Amino acid sequence: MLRWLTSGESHGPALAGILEGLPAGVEVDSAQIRQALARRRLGHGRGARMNFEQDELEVIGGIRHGRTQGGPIALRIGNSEWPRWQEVMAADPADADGRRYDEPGRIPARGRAAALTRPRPGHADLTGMQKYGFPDARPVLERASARETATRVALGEVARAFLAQTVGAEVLSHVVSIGTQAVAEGTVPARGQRDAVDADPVRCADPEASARMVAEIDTAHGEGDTLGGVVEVVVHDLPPGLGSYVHWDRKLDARLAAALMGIQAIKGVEVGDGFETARRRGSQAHDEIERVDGGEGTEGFTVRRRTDRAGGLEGGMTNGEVLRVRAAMKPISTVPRALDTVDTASGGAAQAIAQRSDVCAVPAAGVVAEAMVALVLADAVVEKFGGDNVEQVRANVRSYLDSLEVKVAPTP
Ligand SMILES: Cc1cc2nc3c(=O)[nH]c(=O)nc-3n(C[C@H](O)[C@H](O)[C@H](O)COP(=O)(O)O)c2cc1C
Ligand SMILES: C=C(O[C@@H]1CC(C(=O)O)=C[C@@H](OP(=O)(O)O)[C@H]1O)C(=O)O
Repeated sequence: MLRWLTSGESHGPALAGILEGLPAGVEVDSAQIRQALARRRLGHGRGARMNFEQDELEVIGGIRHGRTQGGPIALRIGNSEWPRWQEVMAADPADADGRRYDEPGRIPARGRAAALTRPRPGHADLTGMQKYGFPDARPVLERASARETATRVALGEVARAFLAQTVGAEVLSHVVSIGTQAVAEGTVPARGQRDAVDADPVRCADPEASARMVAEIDTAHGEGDTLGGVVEVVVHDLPPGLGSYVHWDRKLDARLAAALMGIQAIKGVEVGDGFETARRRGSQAHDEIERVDGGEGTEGFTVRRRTDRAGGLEGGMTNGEVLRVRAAMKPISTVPRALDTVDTASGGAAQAIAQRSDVCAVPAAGVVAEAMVALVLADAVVEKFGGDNVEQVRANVRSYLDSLEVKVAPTP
């Protein structure tokens, strides 16, 4: 079983992540993980913080000379802005002179150390304050913040390397819609198109739609507003049979949905054609199966599905087709044209906190979604094929695929 955990606050000294359960011998190094972290900063519409802050990656366990060792992998992602935040986010109660940070007169009325008492509708602020009994939204937003997703992307990069080196799968993502603008129906990037998608300003595979998305972001920005959208994760070359149809909690579609819903601001998940399929008749909804090897008889033959409406998942298992899962992101809740709220300190009507924010983080959410999908798929590969090193996993994958009487050729 693969387990992973993240720790750290948005403006703390660093984020930390641990990934446990991967076999030894996965080739991955810091440069590759740094590149993954840089991809998460991509996208027209992100806020100022993406420009001045650096992700300072340090691998502190589990990888030696560019290969995983079988033990837990531990990463630290230092926050280059820490010197400006160390008073506000200090772990210890007092400074070097023994003065307490919360002593009367020390908490300023303004600035970054001031108590945040104007909770943002749509963010975790108000309910987090109620739940933990905080008089200040600071500790809530520090941990609810999507800054934490940097750790997921770093851990997800190790999972991606494992998938590539064992089953040969490639995980990529693209933006399907931002606000009211969407790609042409049927847009699905082919294997090898990840860099081309990343080169687009909104990580969109349809250049014409991309231009409309950029324009919509600029308009929303000019009007002090924010936008959401939909991303799709596409995985090429997965073997059939990952996941399970026998237990609800081992179904791969359920695990992918939970992982995607666990990303900040994701409010809907769709598998394959999902909601569109619900509007179709059965005769138009499923992926018909045909034999492709031209032979006859029952001895070892190959089939394929004529379409991939199911997004590569049937019965909670991969079916050997291209896997497609979508995630819908709500608009950013720190709306510059601030929303109405109540000041929890005074009880009076107020405008919600709105100092700075992303206008649209949908392209970045796609990179985070890739990481979550990679982690879930790596877990499913470990579960099905076992093995303590990459060579053993590969041998198990080969022997399973060789044993299949009916082989699957992916949809062309
Ligand atoms: C990549 C990414 C960047 C985000 N940037 C912001 C932001 O700048 N401002 C903001 O208010 N919310 C941002 N969010 C969303 C909030 O973190 C999220 O809405 C909040 O934690 C409440 O959780 P919920 O939306 O899942 O209910 C971002 C989310 C992601 C995935
Ligand atoms: C820092 C990141 O994203 C942050 C996620 C976020 C939120 O509320 O989720 C709010 C913003 O932070 P701040 O309020 O400090 O400007 C984003 O910049 C990051 O993705 O690395």
